[in-house]
Amino acid sequence: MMYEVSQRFYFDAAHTLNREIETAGSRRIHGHTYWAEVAVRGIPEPVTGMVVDSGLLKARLHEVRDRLDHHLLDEVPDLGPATLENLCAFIARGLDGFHPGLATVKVWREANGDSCTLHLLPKL
Ligand SMILES: Nc1nc2c(c(=O)[nH]1)N=C([C@H](O)[C@H](O)COP(=O)(O)OP(=O)(O)OP(=O)(O)O)CN2
Ligand SMILES: [Zn+2]
Repeated sequence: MMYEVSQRFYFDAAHTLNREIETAGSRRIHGHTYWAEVAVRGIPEPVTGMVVDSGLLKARLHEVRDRLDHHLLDEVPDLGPATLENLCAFIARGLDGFHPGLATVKVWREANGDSCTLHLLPKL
């Protein structure tokens, strides 16, 4: 049987964005609370009973979170334009080599309902 183990975290950050609509407001520095969730897929290892120890995942995500939380995202190296899409990719890169079953990285904003999911493995 296939399982997905996931871990969720949030961060508060500021950004600007160049858009075709709502141009002025988006170009002004403004802040959001972002949520992110990472899922690792696999079959539990028989001895531990775990796909992956969620404590290990939490520790790696803590490092990634530190690079985003209370930062001006425009200045974060290797992020690019601070969109949900690029945040997904940034978090995925931060987990490089962590686990072959890294399946999805989702970033969303609860306040306005926007969300984006990066699929690193085929959907189940
Ligand atoms: N495909 C994407 N589209 C947009 C993204 C994105 O990351 N990917 N991001 C934005 C901006 O973050 C924009 O700030 C969102 O603006 P808006 O929907 O107007 O929401 P508010 O800032 O008004 O929401 P508050 O929660 O009130 O701050 C746009 N598009
Ligand atoms: Zn914004």
